[in-house]
Amino acid sequence: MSSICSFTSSISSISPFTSPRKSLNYNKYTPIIHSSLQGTVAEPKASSVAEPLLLNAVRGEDVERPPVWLMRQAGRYMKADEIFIPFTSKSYQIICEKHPSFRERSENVDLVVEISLQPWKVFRPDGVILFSDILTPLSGMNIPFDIVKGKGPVIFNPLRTADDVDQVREFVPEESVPYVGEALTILRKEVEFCVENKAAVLGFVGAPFTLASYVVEGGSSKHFTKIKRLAFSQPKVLHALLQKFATSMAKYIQYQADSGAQTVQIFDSWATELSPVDFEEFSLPYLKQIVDTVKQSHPNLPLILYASGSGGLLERLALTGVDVVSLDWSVDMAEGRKRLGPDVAVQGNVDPGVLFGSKEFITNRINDVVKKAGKGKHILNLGHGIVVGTPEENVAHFFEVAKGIRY
Ligand SMILES: Cc1c2[nH]c(c1CCC(=O)O)Cc1[nH]c(c(CCC(=O)O)c1C)Cc1[nH]c(c(CCC(=O)O)c1C)Cc1[nH]c(c(C)c1CCC(=O)O)C2
Repeated sequence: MSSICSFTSSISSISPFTSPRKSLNYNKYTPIIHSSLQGTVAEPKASSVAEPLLLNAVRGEDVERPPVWLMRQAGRYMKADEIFIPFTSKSYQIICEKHPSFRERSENVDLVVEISLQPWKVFRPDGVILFSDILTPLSGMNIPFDIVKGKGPVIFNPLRTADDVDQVREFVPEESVPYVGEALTILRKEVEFCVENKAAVLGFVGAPFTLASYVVEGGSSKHFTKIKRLAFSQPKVLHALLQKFATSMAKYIQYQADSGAQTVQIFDSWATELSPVDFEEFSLPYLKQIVDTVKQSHPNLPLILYASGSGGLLERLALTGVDVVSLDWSVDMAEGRKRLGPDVAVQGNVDPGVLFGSKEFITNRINDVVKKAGKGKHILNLGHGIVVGTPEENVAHFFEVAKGIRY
């Protein structure tokens, strides 16, 4: 029988998300491995920990199958994980009832750890992504915001002028979001000591243009007219804002890596709203700057880049110097792979809508994408976030098929 690792945080007092704790004593935190044969066993030595499959795959090492995780795997679609593993944590929906504010759920160490681990406990993906949001750094940069249920991100005072941009502070992660570092440290210990599943801990940040789109538009947008007005009439003002985000996000990636993240994904979800020529001016240089800065301090940290609808920009995404490009489903995997070249690893590409199909259809699409991606340098994933309402049993099927693949 296999062993099950379970989260056993020794942090008992939950502080309100508005008053971040200064520091926690991680020596008190002990990951415990439960074995159905032997009961609770001692913590293994860190030196016995092998590299996670996901990192080996990205580095082009010989792997037996592609690693698998899902974009936005934490939260949203999970209703009753008790169905799959009766003794794990409370379901996400129950946590939401008790803590209805997204900011509270995502700025409290215990809740972040609990929610991040939920899908891992149920499906055992090869990656555990931090439960957080790309907008989480904003309040630390003097940009007040909230995430409103049913509406999404809301920026209280959208930035439109040079004076507004002047008020933006550069981000100091250890001061503004200590809960992110603490949660990553705990997640890393939790998954690292689980001998049966060497999952990688994934951190993430928003890319400068995508963050700027929220703070200029005031929230989500359909046509991106406000940021385009700024870009095309006062480019200097937008460049000043993008530069602040670039410096801040480079620091944030370094902080996440130092706290325990083994790979960091950069989300430039809305960069593809820009035409290629404008992408080259308002997104690419800042992405490149982030990658260059992080590669100097953390040369072995794999960086993943995602942009929605990126079919027309693939070659330009590779110019950023990231290790992995995450594809949406606007491009065929075989063509995407060819266009990116052999040095870049690929991720994603499966339409999240496939998970609404029959089990046979899901299996076929997994096999198709794995075949087209070829052996190695491939992370099996969706082309965007898993959609609310996705049948959980189909998610289970996706993981089951994925983990049964052998090259
Ligand atoms: C709804 C929303 C939020 N934040 C945001 C939105 C989208 C609004 C829009 O379309 O303009 C902004 C956002 N947040 C994230 C992205 C990049 C990925 C993407 O394109 O979706 C973007 C564009 C990463 C994320 N945002 C979140 C994660 C969690 C980690 C994971 O992937 O499991 C990530 C990577 C978590 C999040 N973030 C938010 C909620 C309600 C949740 C919880 C569960 C969920 O609905 O996904 C608020």
